Amino acid sequence: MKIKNICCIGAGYVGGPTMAVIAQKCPEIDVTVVDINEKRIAAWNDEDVENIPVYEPGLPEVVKEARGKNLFFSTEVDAAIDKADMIFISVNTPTKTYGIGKGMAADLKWIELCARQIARVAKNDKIVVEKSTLPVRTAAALKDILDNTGNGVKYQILSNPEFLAEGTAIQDLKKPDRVLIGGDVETSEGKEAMEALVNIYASWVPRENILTTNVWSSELSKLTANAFLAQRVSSINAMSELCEKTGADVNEVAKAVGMDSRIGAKFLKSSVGFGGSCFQKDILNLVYIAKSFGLKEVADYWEQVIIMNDHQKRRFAANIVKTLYNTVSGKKIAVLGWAFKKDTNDTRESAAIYVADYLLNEHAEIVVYDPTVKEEQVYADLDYLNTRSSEENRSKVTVVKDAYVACEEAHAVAVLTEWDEFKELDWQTVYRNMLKPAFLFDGRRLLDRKTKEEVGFEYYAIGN
Ligand SMILES: NC(=O)c1ccc[n+]([C@@H]2O[C@H](COP(=O)([O-])OP(=O)(O)OC[C@H]3O[C@@H](n4cnc5c(N)ncnc54)[C@H](O)[C@@H]3O)[C@@H](O)[C@H]2O)c1
Ligand SMILES: O=c1ccn([C@@H]2O[C@H](COP(=O)(O)OP(=O)(O)O[C@H]3O[C@H](CO)[C@@H](O)[C@H](O)[C@H]3O)[C@@H](O)[C@H]2O)c(=O)[nH]1
Repeated sequence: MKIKNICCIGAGYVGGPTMAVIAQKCPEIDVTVVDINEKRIAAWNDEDVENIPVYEPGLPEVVKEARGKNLFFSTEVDAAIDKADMIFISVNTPTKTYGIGKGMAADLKWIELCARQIARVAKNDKIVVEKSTLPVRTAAALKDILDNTGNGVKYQILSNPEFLAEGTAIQDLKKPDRVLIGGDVETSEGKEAMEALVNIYASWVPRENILTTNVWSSELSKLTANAFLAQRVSSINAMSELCEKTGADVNEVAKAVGMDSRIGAKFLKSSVGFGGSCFQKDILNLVYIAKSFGLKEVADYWEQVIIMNDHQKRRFAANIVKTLYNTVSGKKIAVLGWAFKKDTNDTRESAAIYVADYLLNEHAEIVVYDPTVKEEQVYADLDYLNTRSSEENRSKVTVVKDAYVACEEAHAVAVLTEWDEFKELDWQTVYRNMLKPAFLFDGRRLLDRKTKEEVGFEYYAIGN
């Protein structure tokens, strides 16, 4: 089966970059990315590719090459579904904020809406691909909706979880460690659908890196991969606290441990805590699934990864208060970095939000600088926590466009995102313009202790 038309529902951090790369690598396929968010679609269609809504190195170039040729962004969801042979569902699956499973389970409202819309619109057979991260066995629910509310149309459901990391999405998509495709391995129609998707990726990914499994293994592998990755960060962060008490240095420990080829060097960078839209949400979902099967020990085991991460964010903030003579009330704290990691404008679950919130509870005044995050996003993130009124957040937090301005007259600077440009700052100038003693808290182990102390800073770093 040769796929000619692809539709992707959801033009977010996954749908946009993923489809842009498929369109670039498969010029014979028309790819239409649709979304109900008109503003987002307008931004994807902005004449100036630098204004697309997702900040991701290398993405503007890919969009520029394919957009208008075989890559289209549109709000006309029905039309795109109707035309497509293959439909990717790439909508958000956040943690539920209400009802059963509140604060743990994935909210599948948007997934179900997509399924019902496909069922309503489709007139010919479709392959439906789960691109969103979903609880294991969601494909069964999708199939149920599609088969029972449709009009005789036959559907094949595939699971094709996405493993890209933000900030390196284009590189990850162009050279993935593996592509995972789960499908109905028992039937010839199922195998044919899987082969159709394998063929798309095979345009640029070596066949041996394309893995096919049954649907449930594929769905569960995505949650497992994120749980393992996040667990490594929480493991090294747990050690960072012990390092601070014992005189060991967490960077040295990570290096020594990571050189064991059985352990490996990646994902052992101690930090103020992991953020991002995926790790916490997916682990909570895993914990919820385990609990729903009565697997208490399994649930408790994974929940500890989140408990450790929350502790890391809190203890970083608490250390700022303690070091500043047990009060930050009325003191100006400069926050350098708001994104959850460098090279993205995504702030979802960023550690910076929680550190700032903690300091605001202690009546600090916060000045934020981040090279890609917009002022309104900073306020939206703080408002979302509902800790205080929106007016209060606006009166206590200032967002500026220059790191030096952020640090002027500050009692302390906290580096919360590992943006390269923070390494290059003229720290002497920063120091000169701060109140003394000038405190510098490095939540990313980005800076060099020796040179910062020579400048005059009181320097505190995670795990050292
Ligand atoms: N962000 C990542 O790095 C990443 C990586 C791998 C997997 N994932 C998973 O991919 C999924 C999408 O994540 P994201 O970060 O792209 O989310 P996102 O919030 O950036 O984008 C989702 C988009 O879907 C749209 N949408 C929701 N319901 C819709 C509907 N019924 N019709 C049309 N559009 C609709 C929203 O308007 C939004 O623009 C999630 O399940 C996530 O867990 C994310
Ligand atoms: O050694 C490390 C590595 C990461 N982090 C932090 O962990 C968070 C997540 O980072 P990363 O995994 O690089 O970015 P994400 O975009 O969240 O990507 C993760 O989540 C995606 C969504 O599911 C998956 O597709 C990716 O494979 C998975 O890496 C960030 O706050 C990082 O700063 C650390 O603190 N130390």
